Amino acid sequence: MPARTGAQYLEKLKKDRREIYLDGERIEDITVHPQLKGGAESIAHLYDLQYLHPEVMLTENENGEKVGTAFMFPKSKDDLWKLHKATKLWSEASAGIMGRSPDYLNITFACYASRTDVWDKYGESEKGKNLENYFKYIRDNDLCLTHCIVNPQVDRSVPEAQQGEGDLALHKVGETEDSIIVSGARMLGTLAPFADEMTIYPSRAGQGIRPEDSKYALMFAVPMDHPGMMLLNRDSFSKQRDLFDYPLSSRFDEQDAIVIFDNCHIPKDRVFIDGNTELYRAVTAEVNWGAYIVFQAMTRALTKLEFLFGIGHMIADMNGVNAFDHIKEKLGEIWQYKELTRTAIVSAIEGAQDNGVNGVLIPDGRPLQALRGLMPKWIPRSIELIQLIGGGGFLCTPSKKDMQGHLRPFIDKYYQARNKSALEKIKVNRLAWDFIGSDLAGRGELYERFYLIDSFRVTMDTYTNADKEVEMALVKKFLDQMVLEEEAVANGK
Ligand SMILES: Cc1cc2nc3c(=O)[nH]c(=O)nc-3n(C[C@H](O)[C@H](O)[C@H](O)COP(=O)(O)OP(=O)(O)OC[C@H]3O[C@@H](n4cnc5c(N)ncnc54)[C@H](O)[C@@H]3O)c2cc1C
Repeated sequence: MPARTGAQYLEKLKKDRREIYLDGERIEDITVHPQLKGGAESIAHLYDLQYLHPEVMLTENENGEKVGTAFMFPKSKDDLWKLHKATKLWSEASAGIMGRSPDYLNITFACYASRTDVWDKYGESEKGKNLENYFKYIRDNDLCLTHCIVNPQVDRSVPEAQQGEGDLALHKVGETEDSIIVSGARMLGTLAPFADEMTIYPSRAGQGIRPEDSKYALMFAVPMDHPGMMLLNRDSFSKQRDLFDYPLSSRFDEQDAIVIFDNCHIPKDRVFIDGNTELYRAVTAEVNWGAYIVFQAMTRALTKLEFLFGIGHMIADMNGVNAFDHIKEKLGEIWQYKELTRTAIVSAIEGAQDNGVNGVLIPDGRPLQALRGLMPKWIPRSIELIQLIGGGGFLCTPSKKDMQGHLRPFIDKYYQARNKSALEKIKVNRLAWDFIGSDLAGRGELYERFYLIDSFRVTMDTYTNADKEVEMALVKKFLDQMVLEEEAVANGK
């Protein structure tokens, strides 16, 4: 089957009988649930965009079928540009709010499938083959995945095996001829109500796994309605209000869920790691996943920064506050974050290198890694700057019903801006509030701080993994010039 349309995506979702709960209720049909249908329709729209922009959004598999660009193995810089443009198009559909649009995990699994040599290296060729087959399955059926790669917060100061006497973190509890049996929980499946498949794979924390903890070393995938798997959503931030009132919350709540496995049988052909702690560590460290996924993530972040700069400028201009130097400086600061992000993406493409295995091109990880540590600071800072620019205007926002009521002549008079009608100004302020202040906006800010682990650990890794030779050589050149006479004599100079 070639790339899906939105209607095909919704049709499959409608038939699905996953065990998923929201506010105490088991959801029977996600596509009609008042708090979830907005999100489902937004994902469907992304699939429709594939056919509106086929030159960017589609590529071909080895059978000549049209499949999503995010599934490609990029082999040239042109391919990486195409991947970037495809991500950009999808991210613009929600102004960057839907961080886990299907391309996020499609790219992740394309990356894994392009490096099954790592599975060979650790003696797991059969599971590497499972992974390759799974990748072809999701690519050729154009599936949307969610992932839960973090064990629940219980006691972060001790290893996973010590959480609730080893019983809480996801782990293997048994095996049959055809399946492994798992129990335990994981967080935090963004997109869980809207995805076709649940995936489990190692996170950065997995690098600390101990050989004796092999039952926690798991990587697998199952359909969302797989028996023995339950999902518990957080509160919905989807406003059941008119699009005029909440232009973003009414459509773009991608949800987040805890997944609980209760003696769940995972078919062996869907298992990619089962107990091999060395491979579990290597998957994070050796397959170039970081470069690929941060390439996708920073493209989306660029869209968010563009939106923040655009809305900030619009507010400042309509309120006349961009006449003040410190407001110009605040807007300039957001512009700088945006431009540095754009430049880092260009630099990642220009510095891309062959993976040395099968000609797949890896974006240069250095500028991306730098952004990965900085973005959790830049986006919250940009949100703060918008608040400082907009002041109380975000709360001078009559609703659609107010606008249609008898107070409208007063609203038109007292809510006007220097260069905008009251209606135009209220629209800008409502849109901005839904991006920086509503409950969906609060979740979005938390997302930026944590979805790729926190800035503290990422920045620490940046230092640890940095190639320091060029910089050391520069310093050494000067140290070598600082010679005492006795040293020169001792060195025969
Ligand atoms: C909105 C949102 C969506 C998300 N979506 C997904 C998803 O789709 N899939 C998924 O798998 N995960 C998802 N996550 C989870 C995300 O991966 C985690 O939040 C992230 O890995 C951090 O883990 P944590 O939240 O458990 O925080 P913790 O690890 O508990 O960290 C909390 C604080 O403690 C500090 N800390 C914790 N451990 C250490 C340590 N060993 N050393 C030093 N400091 C430490 C951290 O620096 C941080 O400041 C999402 C998170 C959010 C907020």
